[in-house]
Amino acid sequence: MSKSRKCLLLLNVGTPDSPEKSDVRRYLTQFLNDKRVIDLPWLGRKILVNGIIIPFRVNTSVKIYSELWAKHGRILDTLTQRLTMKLQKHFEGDLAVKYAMRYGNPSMDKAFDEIKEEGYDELILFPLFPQYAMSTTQTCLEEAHRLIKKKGVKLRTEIVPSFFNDELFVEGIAKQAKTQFDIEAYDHILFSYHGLPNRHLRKAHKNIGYSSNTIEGCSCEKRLEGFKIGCYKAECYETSRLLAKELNISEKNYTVAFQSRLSKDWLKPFSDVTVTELAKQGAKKALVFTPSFTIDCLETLNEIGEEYAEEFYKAGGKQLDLVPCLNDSDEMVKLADSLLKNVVSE
Ligand SMILES: C=CC1=C(C)c2cc3[nH]c(cc4nc(cc5[nH]c(cc1n2)c(C)c5CCC(=O)O)C(CCC(=O)O)=C4C)c(C)c3C=C
Ligand SMILES: [Fe+2]
Ligand SMILES: [Fe+2]
Repeated sequence: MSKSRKCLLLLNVGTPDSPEKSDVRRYLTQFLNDKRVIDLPWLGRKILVNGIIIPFRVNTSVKIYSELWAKHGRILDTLTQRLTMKLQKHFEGDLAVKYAMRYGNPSMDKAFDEIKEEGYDELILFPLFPQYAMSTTQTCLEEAHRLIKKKGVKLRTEIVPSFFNDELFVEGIAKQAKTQFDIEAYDHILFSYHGLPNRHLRKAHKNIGYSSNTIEGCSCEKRLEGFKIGCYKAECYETSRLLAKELNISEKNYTVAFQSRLSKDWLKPFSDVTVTELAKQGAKKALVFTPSFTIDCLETLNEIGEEYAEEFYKAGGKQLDLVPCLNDSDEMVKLADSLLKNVVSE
């Protein structure tokens, strides 16, 4: 019997084609009109996104993307592509490896045209998000299934699940930090995760069947007993606990916080407020991990590495360092290899 032909498709959020206003506007329009990101009824979403958020947001986004481009170029795409090439080499002869972005280019639409044309028997979808969220993992998978149906692609699909508590994920980040930084030399460690609207958390709680669908008074940051996969907040705190254990960081020496908020009603504590408070409390050297991203991007390099570092210095801090994401490291390849072994048929 001939060997089945397999394709691994890495999925990431995406980034604009350039920092030009028209490209940033097109990217934001696709991103924020996604019902899994701004989860309002159709008309409300159109009015809020296209009439309010984008006109108010676009100039800020152009400014921050221009700063990012000047230093790092189209980094999210470059690094996701490098990881793809490295995985292609690693899996040579067993799998074809591709990547696509949920918003912008290279598009998922084009990737599925290629997948159909090349005629695989099996497709492994790998959303590059350690913790599960409706606005990342879910929307990528739903879009993949929509395109499979729309284009009439005939193959078996497998999904690489979230890996927030995977040993190799935790070890990989820890190694990344230990080889570049002397962890003990820092006054405080911050685990900064991309934020989410509180509304998304309430929805997640309802979907996974928690008795309360509110987040007020919920204890997801402590929840382990009866823990059910699917609450982003609980998964972020669990990643942090595992990292702290792996790196021997005591509870009083680290903080979990959430960045990139678009409104006040997002997950707290906010990372920018936290770095300012840490400096005011006397921390001079802070080390920041960004474990909700596998690939460095605007949100890590610019938002933390530049903006929040500035806030930290203004409040009296002296040094803020950022641990790189796994990106195309050997640790990321090891993690992908192990995650795939659990889902791919022989
Ligand atoms: C863990 C990963 C991410 C979650 C969860 C997430 C949720 C989320 N994001 C927005 C709004 C924006 N995100 C933007 C960029 C962006 N976000 C992530 C990851 C997560 N987002 C990535 C990897 C990137 C790309 C960065 C790049 O280098 O291009 C942006 C655009 C940038 C900006 O203008 O700030 C927006 C807007 C919402 C509303 C949301 C959950 C509802
Ligand atoms: Fe985002
Ligand atoms: Fe929760």
